Amino acid sequence: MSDSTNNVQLGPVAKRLVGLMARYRGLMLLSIFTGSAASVLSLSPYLATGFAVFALLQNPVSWTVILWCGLAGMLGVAGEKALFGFSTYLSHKVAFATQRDLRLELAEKLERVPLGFMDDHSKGEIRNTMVDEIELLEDGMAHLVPEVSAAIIAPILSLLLIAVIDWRLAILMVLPTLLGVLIMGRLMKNGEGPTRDYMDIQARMATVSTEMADSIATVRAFNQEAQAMGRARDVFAQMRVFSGNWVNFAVIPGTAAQVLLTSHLMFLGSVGLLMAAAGWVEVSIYAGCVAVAFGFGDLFGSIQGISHRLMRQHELLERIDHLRNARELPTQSEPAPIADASIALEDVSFFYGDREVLSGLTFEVSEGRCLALVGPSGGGKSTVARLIGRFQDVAAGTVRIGGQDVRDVAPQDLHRHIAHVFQDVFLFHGTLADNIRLGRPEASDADVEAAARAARAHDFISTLPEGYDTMLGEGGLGLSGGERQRISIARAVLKDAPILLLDEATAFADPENEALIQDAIAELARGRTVVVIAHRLHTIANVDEILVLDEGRIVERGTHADLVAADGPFASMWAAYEEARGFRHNASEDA
Ligand SMILES: Nc1ncnc2c1ncn2[C@@H]1O[C@H](COP(=O)(O)OP(=O)(O)OP(=O)(O)O)[C@@H](O)[C@H]1O
Repeated sequence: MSDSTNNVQLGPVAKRLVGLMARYRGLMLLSIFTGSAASVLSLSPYLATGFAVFALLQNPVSWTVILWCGLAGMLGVAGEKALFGFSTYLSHKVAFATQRDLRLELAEKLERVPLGFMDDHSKGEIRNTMVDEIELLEDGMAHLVPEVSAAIIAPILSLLLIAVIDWRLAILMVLPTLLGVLIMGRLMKNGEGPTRDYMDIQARMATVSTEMADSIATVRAFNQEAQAMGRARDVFAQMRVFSGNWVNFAVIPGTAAQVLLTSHLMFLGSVGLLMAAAGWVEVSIYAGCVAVAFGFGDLFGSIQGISHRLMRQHELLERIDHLRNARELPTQSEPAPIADASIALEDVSFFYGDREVLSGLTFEVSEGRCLALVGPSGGGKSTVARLIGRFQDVAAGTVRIGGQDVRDVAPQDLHRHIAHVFQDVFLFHGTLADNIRLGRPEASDADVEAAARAARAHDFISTLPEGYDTMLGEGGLGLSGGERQRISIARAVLKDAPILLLDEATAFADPENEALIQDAIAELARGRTVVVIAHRLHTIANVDEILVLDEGRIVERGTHADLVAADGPFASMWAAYEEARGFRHNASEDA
């Protein structure tokens, strides 16, 4: 176990677990109550035996009392099992409800963190937290309450009972446990040095072994086998000496402590018997107490088990908290309304880590106008789109939508105003209709079909045997790149937002698909404010303005005709693009 886990304060971990379940306080209290009652009842066979033995040793023997003791013992066991089962049932209910709450909370959290958070954390990591780690939390939440009650209440109660009957017998009973704890405590206190030595020697053994394996050819070539073996022999010998000392230092006392911790009858049985023989304690009292002492069980073992559980829970909670406490994009308590569909960036800068990827960017797109962003790969085009949609916040400057700083607008309002058509189209597991409905969840079937028609997707959907009911995503049907793009356009059509952010696909679809996609986009863009990240320069011949971005700065701006005439960076891009297009065209004709 790591040092950090050794230093874990278990009290706060238990408190955190209980805190997570606080919403279900009523059920939890009932679970604690029934768990504790079960623990008390678990003593009933020992108590019943104790009383029965006591009664047996009286003169005259009361068989009625003995019969009642038997019956009480049996009923007690049955009651204990039933109550323990009920307590576990309740604690599981609480645990499952808390798991659902946590998963929902994390899902909502993911909607509020900046996209940069997703860049820094793998999807696997987030999946692990939301699925596996929250699942494992059940062990702590569902088992902690019943098991802590069972582990602690019964032993303490049996000790108290014996102490009330005869305190000397109680001391005899706990003496081995106290000695065991003392030895364990000393072992743990003095064990730090030897544990460090053990790790050192292990590390040296690993180094020597790896070196031997890696350098075998060199060692042989230089006839150095004897020297290499000498080093290995030394460190293996150190390990042997250490292990011998370790047996004396830790294994023998550790075993003794383990034996003592489970031997609460050791002194009570032997010394107690001598006391009874000497007449210092009544035989019937002694016999009754021995029977009750069985209820003490393995208190220390149970506490150790619970500690291990809590340590594991601590690690899980740390990872879950990392996601729960992730920084969110700040929002205003009184958000401002968005007045129109204009976009404006004023002196905007943005960094990924220490690297400035946008620097002093200023431009405006009035309502209903279309702006194209072009430029070399890595120039910052996608980052601009991310900032407009407030997937990230600017480092300096302002992004305005409808005249309002996006940081002052309610996130839902912002999302309502903007539709995205990304290159990477995510299809989730569900029907094709549901996938389109992502644009407007309440849309009717007729609306979905109309959107698919506008996105030029209806025809290919109609050829599928199950049409709009075809299952997509994991385990379902996969779609081609062009078809995915059209689903994404259909989502945007359905959303009917006044602003459209469009990241044109870099991969060339086949000519037929490309023509369909262009038609669909042209129809979608009509009447909206559009920012398009363009890779195919012929598609932006008619936009209102083109910005050429290079290394996060605007290096040129103007209409297509202006820029071609200016003979600057865009004109060079255009010439190269035309040449590549001509080449592709010829190649497809030759084929
Ligand atoms: N999540 C990220 N973490 C760190 N750096 C990033 C991240 N995303 C992008 N970058 C860097 O920021 C710069 C701008 O990237 P951006 O994706 O905005 O450029 P782009 O012009 O859209 O490129 P492309 O045309 O290739 O998509 C690039 O240098 C890129 O490597």
